[in-house]
Amino acid sequence: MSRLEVRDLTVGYEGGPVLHAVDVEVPHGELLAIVGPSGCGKTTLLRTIAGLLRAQSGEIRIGHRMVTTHGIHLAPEKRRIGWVPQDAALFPHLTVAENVAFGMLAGRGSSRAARRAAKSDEVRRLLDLVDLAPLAARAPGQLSGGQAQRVALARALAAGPELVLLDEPFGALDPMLRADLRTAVRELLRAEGVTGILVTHDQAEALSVADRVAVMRRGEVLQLGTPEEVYRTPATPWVAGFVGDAVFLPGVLHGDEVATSIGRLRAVPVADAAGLVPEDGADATVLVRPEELRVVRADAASAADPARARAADALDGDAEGLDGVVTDVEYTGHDAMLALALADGVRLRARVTASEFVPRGTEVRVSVVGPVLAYRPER
Ligand SMILES: Nc1ncnc2c1ncn2[C@@H]1O[C@H](COP(=O)(O)OP(=O)(O)OP(=O)(O)O)[C@@H](O)[C@H]1O
Repeated sequence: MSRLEVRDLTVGYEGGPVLHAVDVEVPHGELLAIVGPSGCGKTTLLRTIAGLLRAQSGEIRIGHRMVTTHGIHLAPEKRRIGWVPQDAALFPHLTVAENVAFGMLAGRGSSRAARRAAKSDEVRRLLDLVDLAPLAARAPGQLSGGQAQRVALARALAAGPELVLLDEPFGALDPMLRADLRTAVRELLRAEGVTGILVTHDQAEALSVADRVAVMRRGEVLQLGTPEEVYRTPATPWVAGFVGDAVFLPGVLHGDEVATSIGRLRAVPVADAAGLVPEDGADATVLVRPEELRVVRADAASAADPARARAADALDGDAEGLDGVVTDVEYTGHDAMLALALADGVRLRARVTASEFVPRGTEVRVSVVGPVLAYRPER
């Protein structure tokens, strides 16, 4: 079993600590995506797990082996870790098959040994796995970016690692290729039963490909959860805004409701991990995702029997809403993002499906569907 456990890890450079008491756990066979703004410490964490950097304190355990702890620092080549860098970093003087074979030799490699091992069944199996068997004899310089990344992945898997670390492996690829390759990576790691960590700048990619997502900021992990958890119940408003489109409305909490300019909304408590549970009667920051806003034409809203509309609202728990106007439309085919200016001056964005589409300039009524998360405002 190749579970990864990082406990209380503090790492720094000469300028001071960069990671502060980081805890991360990745169960066997899962893929964890790490996201966070530039400079938050993602690569530092990856390099420390790989043994390329020494920790100041804390522990790293891979499977049953403690690889980093007080007084112990297992060398990188003994950690059974595969590394896929952003730029593939293939050996230019070796063929595709020889590059994969080099990975299989795990630190005991030479070009001659790689040339011999390139003919092995295992190399052929790995090339089949990444769909590159026909290109086995090519030089790295004759590959596309996506093909080179596939070779790098096969090379990383070749030594039978317990853990594969992927540092922005799709960064240089165009969006279509990115989507294909990340699906391939996900399937390959699953097929091989290898645990993985993927650093990415693309939040949507992290949510779509990973089993769990760790959101980092300034050397700390603010939240680690399933994609659904970090998207639907973000630990802080900052996490909410980082992992997806978010609208924040000021409000005041009254029991299980929060009063906002859009009406009284049903509030669900946030997890207390970040200490941001709002107090009753106090100011709150309300998170609304663009797809949780309902936008109907003002004429359609007023044409409906007001009493019936109120009864329906009471039934499904929606707020009464606020008038506004559509100031802009970003049409994406399957849905559209509407920029809205509300009567009270608040500006927000709502995602609507094709059937709810309304053009720019339309007067609308905007309400919130379902309950919302309310946070104590961050200072
Ligand atoms: N070799 C180094 N010496 C000193 N400081 C460093 C070194 N490498 C990184 N840092 C600093 O450590 C912090 C974290 O860097 P790191 O590369 O881990 O961030 P990151 O989240 O991977 O960033 P990016 O998304 O831009 O790649 C940054 O402030 C960076 O300037």
